Order: sequence, then structure tokens, then C-alpha cells
Amino acid sequence: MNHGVPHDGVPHRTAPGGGGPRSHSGGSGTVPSGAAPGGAAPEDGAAPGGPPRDAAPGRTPLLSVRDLRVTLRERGGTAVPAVRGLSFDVHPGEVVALVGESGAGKSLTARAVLGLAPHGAQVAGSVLLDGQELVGARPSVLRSVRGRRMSLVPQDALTVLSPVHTVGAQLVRAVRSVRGTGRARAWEEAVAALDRVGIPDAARRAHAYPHEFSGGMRQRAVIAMATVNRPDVVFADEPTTALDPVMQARVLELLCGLSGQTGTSVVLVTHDLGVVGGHADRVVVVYAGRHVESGPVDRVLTDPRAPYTAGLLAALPPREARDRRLPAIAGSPPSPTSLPQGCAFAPRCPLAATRCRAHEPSPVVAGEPGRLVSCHRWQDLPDPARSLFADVP
Ligand SMILES: Nc1ncnc2c1ncn2[C@@H]1O[C@H](COP(=O)(O)OP(=O)(O)OP(=O)(O)O)[C@@H](O)[C@H]1O
Repeated sequence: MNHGVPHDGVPHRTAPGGGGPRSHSGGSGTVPSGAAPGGAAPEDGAAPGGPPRDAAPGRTPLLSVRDLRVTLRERGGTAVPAVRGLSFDVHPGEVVALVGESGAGKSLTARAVLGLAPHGAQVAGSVLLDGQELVGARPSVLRSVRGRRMSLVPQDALTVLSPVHTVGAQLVRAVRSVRGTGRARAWEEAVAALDRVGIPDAARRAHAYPHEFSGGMRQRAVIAMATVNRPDVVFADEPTTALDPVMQARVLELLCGLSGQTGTSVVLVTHDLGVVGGHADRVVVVYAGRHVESGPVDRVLTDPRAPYTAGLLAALPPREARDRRLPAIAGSPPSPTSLPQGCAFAPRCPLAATRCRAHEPSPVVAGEPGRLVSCHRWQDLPDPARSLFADVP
């Protein structure tokens, strides 16, 4: 399956702010809207009764996902509510990390936004790209958006590259299929894309086949495929899982640096809260298909407001003591087909109270602008919050 569909055709945007270091103020609004089923929140977030926004007022998001619901069907017809009312915004040039354990619904969210949900999946809610509604849009519209404005570096990224064509030829095809550019111009674009992702001697390497690239270089080539047409938004689904730590860091720097180079926004999908610090502007933590917490990365990492985020942080290995036993969150996430009543995290949460087991929490502003939390007990967290999990075996 080739989902790392490259793009373009769109006029290239200029890089906002000249690509300096990530700004942690006034980033995107990551707006969960489990509280407001049924539709898009207003752009300015000011309408009474709508879900709270955590964006700086007045900023218009490039991509606005509202109350996204993805329901799959198991064989036998059982409904699998894998994404349950997730909302977030992505602003131009911004890096937003979508973080959660395996099965949280991150990949499905990315695929649904791109119109690539699995066959038979029901997608509801709203996905606005520059004001254009993509949920329910015709396949031709979705293909054109994927070709020009949004792209995906899929989890199985290396399958994107065909073994029987040179890397350059594949990039040329990607450029021509979207922009209709002449061959010579497309080749220049291909080499430029390889150069941008740090492939040394790109003009020569473009003639190589994927098997002649190292693993790290292949990963870069896949990113080049996803960015050769300079889309507005790139979704990168676990882009570093198969790489060693040094290469992981390089690929993340590369992806997130793209926002500075080309103005591309990046949605980084990862299970590893540890990789988002220093790379993303904002983070959206997801559990069982729902919003848990969102806000500027530095604030969420240092001062989490949800017990689940605190548990993820407690489980991160500290650099200085990698062999130390780490506190883990007891138990495992629920299956979407057997969700508990109330907060889906309650069975694993040391702070869970009666109301947590009865009512699923909705997002509320968590004490400071730009932060939202979906937890009944966020104000009861100990300090530091991660100490909640210190004694868990
Ligand atoms: N095609 C499918 N049919 C049935 N269930 C599915 C399908 N794809 C995903 N699921 C289920 O939907 C839930 C969310 O899956 P998803 O792949 O989005 O999770 P994730 O957060 O990306 O995790 P991972 O990092 O492991 O991929 C999981 O419980 C998964 O088993």
C-alpha cells in the first residue's frame, strides 16, 4: 500500500517566522470536543456552549479536527468505536504530537483525517482544511487534497518505496502525478527533496535503488516522498520506530525542521512521550480514542494535569539511570469493544473516584491558557504528579 503519497501543485507557502526555534507560546489550539458532539467548533472558539479552545484567540487553524469519530466493524458486525470525539487544531508551520499507548486510535485518526480510514469504517465529525470540509467529501476531492495539501508518512513507511525503481524515478513520478511538471523540472524537484532531507550527494543518489540506501537513508527518502510536493500538513506515523536512537533523533529533527524550511505543519504520531520534547510545539495525549490532555509541550511534560499523562511521564527512562526499575501504569488499555463506563482510564487510575467510574470527563481549561484536560480530578493531582505512580510494581 502506498500511502506516503507525495504531493503538491499548491503554491508554496513561505516559511513562517523564518524557521527559528519552536515557539511555545500561542501555538495551535488542541481542542478536544468530546463535550460537544455533533460538529465543528467555531473558529474563534468564542461561541457559548462549544468546547473550550486552547488556542490563542484570533489565530485561524490550517487544519481543524472536531469531534472526530471513527467506528470500525468487526467480522460479525460488532461496532469498534476506535476514535471517540477527538478534536485538535494544527496551525501553519506548527508541529503537533499525537501521543498515546498502542491502540489509542492515533493511526486511525491520522488516516481518517486524510480520507484513508479502513474500508467499511464510519467516519463522523468534522475535518476542516482551510475551511474545506473533508468528512464526507467525494473521493476525487480527497485524492486531490492528499496529492497536494496533506501527506502521510505511514507506520510501515519502508513499504512506500518500490524496490524496482530508483528513488529519483519514484520522486519524479510523485511530482508529475500531482503537478504535471515536465520531466527535467520534476527531476530537479526530486533531487532538491532528497537534499532537503539530508541525503548526501543527492543528485547522484537519486539514481540509486532503495536497497542501495541504508535504513536511515530509506526513511529519509520516504520523508522526501511525503514532502516533495511541499504539502501544508504532513502526518508522520511513528516515523522513528525502526531506527536506532541516533537516527531517531536525526529523523525527528529533520521532520520538525521542515516546518521551518518549507512552512509545512507536522502531526507527529507516537507512543513515546519522551520523543516529543524539543521537537513538537504542542502535544495532544490520547487514550482509548479520547482526548486526555493537550497543551504546549514544555508545560505538559513538566507539569502534567492528567493522571494518565503523569503515568506516561513516570515510565520514561531517565537519561542517567536507564537500568533503574521504572514505575509503570498498572494494567493495560481497554479494547474499544469493551470500554468501561465513565472515564476509560479509571480502572488504571490511582485517583479514580465514584464520578470517574460513572461519567466520562469532558475537556476543560486546565488552569492556564492553552491547556485542556479531560479529567474530573485534575485539581487533586499530587506534586509532582508523576509520584502518583511511584509505587506501582
Ligand atoms: N482495520 C481495523 N479493524 C478493526 N479494528 C481496528 C482496525 N484498525 C485498528 N483497529 C483497532 O482500533 C484501535 C485503534 O487502532 P490504531 O491503529 O489507531 O491505534 P494506535 O494508537 O495507532 O496504536 P499503534 O501505535 O499500535 O498503531 C485498536 O484497538 C485497533 O485494534
